[in-house]
Amino acid sequence: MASPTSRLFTTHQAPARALFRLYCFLFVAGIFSLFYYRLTHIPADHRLLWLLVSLAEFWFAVMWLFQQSFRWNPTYHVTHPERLPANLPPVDVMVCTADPDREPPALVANTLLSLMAYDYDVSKLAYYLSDDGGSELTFHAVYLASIFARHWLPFCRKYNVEPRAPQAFFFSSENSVADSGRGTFRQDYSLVKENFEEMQDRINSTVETGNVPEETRRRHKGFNEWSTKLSPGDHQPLVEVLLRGNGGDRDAEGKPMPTLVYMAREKRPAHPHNFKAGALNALNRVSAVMSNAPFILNVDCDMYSNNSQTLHHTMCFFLDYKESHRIAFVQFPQCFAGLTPNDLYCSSLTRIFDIDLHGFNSYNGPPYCGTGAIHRRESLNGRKFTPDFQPKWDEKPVGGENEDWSELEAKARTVTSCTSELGKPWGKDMGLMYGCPVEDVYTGLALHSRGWQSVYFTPERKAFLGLSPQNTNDTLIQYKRWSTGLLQVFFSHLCPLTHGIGRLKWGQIMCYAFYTLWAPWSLPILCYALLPPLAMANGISLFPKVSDPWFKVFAFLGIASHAYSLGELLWVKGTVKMWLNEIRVWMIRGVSSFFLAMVVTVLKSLGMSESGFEITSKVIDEEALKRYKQEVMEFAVASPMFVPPTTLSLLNLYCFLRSTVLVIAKGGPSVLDHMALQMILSCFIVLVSLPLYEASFLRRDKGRMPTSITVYSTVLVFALLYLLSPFI
Ligand SMILES: O=c1ccn([C@@H]2O[C@H](COP(=O)(O)OP(=O)(O)O[C@H]3O[C@H](CO)[C@@H](O)[C@H](O)[C@H]3O)[C@@H](O)[C@H]2O)c(=O)[nH]1
Ligand SMILES: [Mn+2]
Repeated sequence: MASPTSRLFTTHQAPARALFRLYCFLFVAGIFSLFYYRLTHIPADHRLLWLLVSLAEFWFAVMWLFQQSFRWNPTYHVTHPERLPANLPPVDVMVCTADPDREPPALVANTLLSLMAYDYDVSKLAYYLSDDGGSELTFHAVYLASIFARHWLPFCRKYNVEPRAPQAFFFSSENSVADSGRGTFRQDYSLVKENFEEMQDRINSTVETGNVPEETRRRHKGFNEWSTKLSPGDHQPLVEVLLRGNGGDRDAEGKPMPTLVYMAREKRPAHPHNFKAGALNALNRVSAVMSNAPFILNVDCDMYSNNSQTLHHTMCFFLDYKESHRIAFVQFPQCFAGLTPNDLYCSSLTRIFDIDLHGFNSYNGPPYCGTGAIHRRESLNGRKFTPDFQPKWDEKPVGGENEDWSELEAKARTVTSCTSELGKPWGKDMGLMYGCPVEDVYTGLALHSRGWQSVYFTPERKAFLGLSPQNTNDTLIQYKRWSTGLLQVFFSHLCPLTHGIGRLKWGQIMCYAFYTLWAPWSLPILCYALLPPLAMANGISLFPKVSDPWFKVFAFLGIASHAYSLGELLWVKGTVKMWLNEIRVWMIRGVSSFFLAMVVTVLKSLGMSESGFEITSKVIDEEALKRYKQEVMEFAVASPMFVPPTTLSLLNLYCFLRSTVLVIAKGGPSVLDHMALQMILSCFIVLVSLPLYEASFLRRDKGRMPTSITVYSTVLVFALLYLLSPFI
């Protein structure tokens, strides 16, 4: 450990906090004025409308309050890796994949290779891949990666290249390499690139034909497991060592390789497999048999390592003499490659990773985000934090040439069988938590509740780069999974607002509450997008007149909150267009994904629905990719989730135009005076929804809104107007 005088990391706070607190104070005054107005101006009729709109406003106010806990005291860390001792602890690296169709085997191989090339003592590293697809195609890709790694690892070491994901490296550095001509580098470069392309071709052609060439099958006994076809949901446990660490296998330069193990845990239809959490817990046990490192890095198969120093940065937290013993995990941000400049689907998660998590960082640390996190094995496996905890680990490296690897494989197989968890606390008090499609946040919350802290760290060179959904349907499905899961966390025994009290810090409780309550936003958003235009169409005013002094309160709150969120986004290098995209996507998600999450949660509580884990597709066809690059929204499939946003955008358009015509026809300053806020609100929704109208009526490409959705939505608009109006 480092000498007790030098800190391995330092912490600092964001500037200009006083200014922010002044803004907060003004805004709170605005909120109180608004409710004072609502309570003192209860109308004689249309009281239900008044109540619903007031309740929506109440929700916005409470959520605004929770949200300020992120902004109160953003905290950043700086690491000092140059102060690290020479002898660093072992790390087990876990990657999971689940479906060779949605997660191409070449992608999995690329991710593994990027991680295997960490600039870290290889004898301390072991790699474990979980394949929930139980696919020979994936095994084949990993096998080929293990062979290519013999060239790739020495190449990375010798020339200290970045990034170490071969696909990204050869793709991005092509030109600069061509004219940077150190003799041996150019030679080695072309050789390794050739090897890489050959590997890539072999993986892809095997995926196309669906058959691994007989000649390759003979080279590794592991292929025998697929001598009869395996069904992804019903097969024996598979554990195959592909590279033996500690000198068992050597690279092209004769240096030892890290351990590499392929695992597909046993699956039987009668046994719930608990999706990704189950996979990671199985890897946890396999790695305990094989290498048992004290730290566990887990990465999704679609996130490659972009920074070979990540583990060094991590160890600055885990080896710091003062704070390390409190830390259960270090979370790196999820960053994404290939996004468009204005982030069409708001999938960069900028607000979460550039703003919110720094806010979390000041109260015991960020939630666990599922990928790019390094856990302490002890805390993950159920140990509660006590202030006298002293981290210790033995330095027994895995295997080597003399180890009986087949015995290790056999032992590992027994801990990946369906019955291996029976009677044990896996998924409850041990490992990742079960029963929730956001196993990550749930597990992080459990760790925080057990007294542990976490750390959020953003190195200058991004640690990981992943793939994010590139069409509307995928992003809505992803948010449906997230918001359903988060709401489940809220209603679980770990609910931040009840169980959290006394266990978590107040700021942390508010941050967790804000996140876990995504789904219920759907109701106030629906209220605000539906009732004001409907009321307007019936000549009912829901807000103060322009000439009324109370108008200013609403105007202030509306403008200030939006201006603040715009300023915040620009501060983290966003753009105005990105902000508009964010608002649009937020509204669309609000009335589709979040709304569906509410429905699913109710059905689930009635025992009528089970929540699964719909895997996000990592493949995109060329035409769709072209549209994505031009920032044209992709709809294409007739998903029922498109109906509510389309309906609401059309309804607001209709009501806005109708009122505009009225104002002009009746020359009506009085209509305008009465309806101004409702007209502004609808106008805002219309402006934000322009791409929806375009997709429904103007575009002719394949990504346009399917006609059936446009028809349903239009019918629904009229149904709402004529059926609901009498009740208003
Ligand atoms: O039964 C399953 C389902 C999924 N996965 C893996 O889980 C990972 C994440 O799945 P993905 O479809 O890419 O979901 P995302 O929405 O991109 O994942 C985000 O959200 C998840 C929680 O919903 C977190 O677990 C992830 O880390 C986080 O990146 C992938 O590597 C999958 O292979 C499994 O191993 N087994
Ligand atoms: Mn993913």
